[in-house]
Amino acid sequence: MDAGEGRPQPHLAALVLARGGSKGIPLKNIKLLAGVPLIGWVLRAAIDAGVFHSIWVSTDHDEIEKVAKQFGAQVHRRSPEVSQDSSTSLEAITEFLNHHHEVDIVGNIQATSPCLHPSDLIKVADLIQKEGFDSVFSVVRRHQFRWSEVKKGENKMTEPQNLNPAKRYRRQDWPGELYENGSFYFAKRHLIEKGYLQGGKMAYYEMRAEHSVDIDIDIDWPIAEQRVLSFGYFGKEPLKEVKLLVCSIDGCLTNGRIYVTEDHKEMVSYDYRDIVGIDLLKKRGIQVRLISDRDCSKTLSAMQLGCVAKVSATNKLQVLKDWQEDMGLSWKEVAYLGNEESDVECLKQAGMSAVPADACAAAQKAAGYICKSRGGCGAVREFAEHIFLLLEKVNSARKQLKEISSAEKEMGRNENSRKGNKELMEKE
Ligand SMILES: CC(=O)N[C@H]1[C@H]([C@H](O)[C@H](O)CO)O[C@](OP(=O)(O)OC[C@H]2O[C@@H](n3ccc(N)nc3=O)[C@H](O)[C@@H]2O)(C(=O)O)C[C@@H]1O
Repeated sequence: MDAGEGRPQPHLAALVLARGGSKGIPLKNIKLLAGVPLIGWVLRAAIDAGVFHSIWVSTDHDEIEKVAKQFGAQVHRRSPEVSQDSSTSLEAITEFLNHHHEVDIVGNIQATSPCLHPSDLIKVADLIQKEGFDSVFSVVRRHQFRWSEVKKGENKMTEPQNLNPAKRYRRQDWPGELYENGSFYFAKRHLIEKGYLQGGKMAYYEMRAEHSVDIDIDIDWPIAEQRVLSFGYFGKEPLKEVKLLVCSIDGCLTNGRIYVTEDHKEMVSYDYRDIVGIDLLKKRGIQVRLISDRDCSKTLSAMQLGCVAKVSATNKLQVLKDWQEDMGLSWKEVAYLGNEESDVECLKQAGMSAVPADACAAAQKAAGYICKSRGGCGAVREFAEHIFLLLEKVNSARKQLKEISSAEKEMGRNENSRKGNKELMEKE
């Protein structure tokens, strides 16, 4: 990137701190929030903002490293000294800067605020790169009355801090106050090296209240989940509505093991949770079809799943294409769960795709979502839940669009009636 007149722009790096240890929720930084690992929400926003020269996750944990890379981030393996419960963000950021001399500005984005949008980051990058601020951090407006604390045994009375009890403001008569909300802290290298994240020529960036979510304690988690479903950033891809899920049998619905009896009969095992998942999908109007490159028709009929199935499929992609065309679906409406090399093309083609945790590497690379569950151990159920979350998002986005367009219509009406009144007044 160029700052004009041939000057290279200072290197702006996004840095998400994600240690493995956590006081409350175990491995919180990659725990699935509405089907997406926590760090995934902010990494997606950072990548799509398109303003960073590099995007990093600083971690001390292998699993977090894996997830960070899946989301397209680079990984800084940090030392144990800055990974303790007592380590501050500033210590971890300073260590990162000591290893990355090319970086001039760090945008520390906290994964604990998952409702961040690329548009916020674009505006902050402008403040720091074009308007010359040394540090910018996020705040949110709150309308909260504060009272002084009285410690046990103190012979004092509580005092109002930001209100007059004789004349209490109504929300609409009071602009409220700005609170640091912990979503991000951008700062130039020279400040950080002096031991500050906030200082020099400082600015705050006010976030919309609905985007301001802070997962601090365990009970914040379900609230944050609801919030991202309604207001989170779901990526550049348009939202999809799934109508068909195709699931590979061996290794997805089963764990891939086949037991053979002396009289040449086959036995496989499956998890009842997956059957519940299939039923739930059907109840929501999503067809479930099964596919296998092996002839497992006898086993399938014994399982009595009531799903259309294609066995001995030598070309799975062709079968998928035939089903998609027969049902008159677009690719966006097709979801695919597979685990093997033979599933890779289907995973790439389907609008939504997933693999069980123990799928082969090529399938993992091709899939959009990697289940925590293994094949035959709840992966179908987990993918079903993931699809339901997405459908909720589609519905809530539709609702938001409806609300926006009716608000716009209303504004248009008011504008027209104002114009009408003006014309009338001018005529009079
Ligand atoms: C920049 C900064 O000072 N951040 C601190 C924030 C900030 O003050 C609040 O969010 C403001 O509302 O508070 C803390 O916030 P918390 O502990 O939740 O950390 C926020 C995110 O950063 C990761 N982190 C933090 C410190 C560190 N050395 N390594 C890390 O990987 C966490 O895993 C988590 O994803 C706090 O509550 O103690 C500790 C954080 O260090």
